[in-house]
Amino acid sequence: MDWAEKYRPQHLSDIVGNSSAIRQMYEWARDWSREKKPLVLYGKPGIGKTSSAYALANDMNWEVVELNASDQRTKSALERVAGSGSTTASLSGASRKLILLDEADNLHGQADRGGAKAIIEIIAESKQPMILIANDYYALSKELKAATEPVQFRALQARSIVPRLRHICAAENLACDPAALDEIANRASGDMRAAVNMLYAAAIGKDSLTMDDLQTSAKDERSTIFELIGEAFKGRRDADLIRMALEVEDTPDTIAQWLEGNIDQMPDLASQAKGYAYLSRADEYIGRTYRRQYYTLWRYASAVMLLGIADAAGGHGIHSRIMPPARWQKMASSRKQKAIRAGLTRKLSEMMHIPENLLREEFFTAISLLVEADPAAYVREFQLDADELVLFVHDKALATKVVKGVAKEEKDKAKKASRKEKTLKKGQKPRDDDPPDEPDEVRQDLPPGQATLF
Ligand SMILES: Nc1ncnc2c1ncn2[C@@H]1O[C@H](COP(=O)(O)OP(=O)(O)OP(=O)(O)O)[C@@H](O)[C@H]1O
Repeated sequence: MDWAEKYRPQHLSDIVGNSSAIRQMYEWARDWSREKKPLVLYGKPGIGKTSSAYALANDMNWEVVELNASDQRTKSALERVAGSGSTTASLSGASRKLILLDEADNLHGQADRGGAKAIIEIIAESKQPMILIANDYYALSKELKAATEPVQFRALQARSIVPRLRHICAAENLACDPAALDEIANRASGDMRAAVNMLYAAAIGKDSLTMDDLQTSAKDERSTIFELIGEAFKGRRDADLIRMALEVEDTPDTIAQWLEGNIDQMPDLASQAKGYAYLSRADEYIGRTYRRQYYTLWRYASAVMLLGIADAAGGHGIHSRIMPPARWQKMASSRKQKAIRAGLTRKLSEMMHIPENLLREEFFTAISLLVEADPAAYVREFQLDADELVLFVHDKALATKVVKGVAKEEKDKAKKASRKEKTLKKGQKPRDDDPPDEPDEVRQDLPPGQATLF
């Protein structure tokens, strides 16, 4: 186990710094009732937000259910946990469940329809205490901010970091030069996880740590992802690659995406195929890490992908610019697409009383054909906006035109109706150019959506 994990604080009293945030969390938990708003712990990475939430739960004898806010599956999991009001002791003896929602700043406002909204709804209904975690408080939606109580975590002072490093050195029977610990604490820029990782990288396999040990890793201290990718393709020494992987701020799944994004720089197809094989093996470890929540496997993933790519590239290196993964740009738009599709399926399912799965699997193509044949009618019928209509007609310009046309039509209709009403009030006869009322297009005895479809 790496030291950042091994020395994760177990109790609130073990957390270094941020004493007012810790007090605020403790008082919130002590007095918790359903009226209390969930907390949002925010601040830069590696300063103890997640650890504090776990330590609080441990001190309160609460069970923790950790979910990722940006994960599509979170909503149903949340509904299950948050909706359960049981306060009796569970099998583990815990009295409550603390719902921990990581990456709360990773919901993309309007684009992530459903996501943020669903979470706010669940917050309002939750029968269990909730803590949200975010790096960037300002990225939270207005509604989410209003529904929660902020707790700011600040970067740690170097002088608070040193005693923790000293504690780890003692626990590991490592003789540490105080100057080396000061140096690590200063370089960490307030990030305790970075400090512990640096100590680990510099001290592993040794029984003492001096400034000289730091010097060797000083040049590469906090290597960037660019250096790591470049060095892997150049075939740098295994131990150096592993150390650099620990130093970069990116997790192995991100490193894998960077490696994949540059694999076409390899000299021939055979080496590329070899590279992909290693990446795919590493991906299995990454999958298992998340499924089992067993982060030690991350290290296997890093080793397999980096040493594997170094082997496959045969020291060839990268001779043009190191590119960020192309899929990142694609993902931003596909995430929006997914959210729109999910929202639309939900809406149609409610309107037509057809379960979402069945609608998606059996009816979507048929509905698409009907919508394509008469988009305006279905814009009215299903109240589609342009983003939703694109999913059926696959033509953005056409979708915008149709939706605008329908909106204009409805506006004109409303204007005429109000003109007619005014005229009638004044006791005049309606003007000849006012058309008679149109019959309703949808049969009233059927729910909306079913009238024209079935
Ligand atoms: N304030 C702290 N006191 C003691 N150890 C800490 C503290 N902050 C971080 N650590 C160490 O760093 C590791 C990571 O901390 P943690 O996961 O709590 O950070 P975080 O603020 O939640 O970061 P992220 O935003 O990346 O999730 C911990 O396991 C622990 O070893």
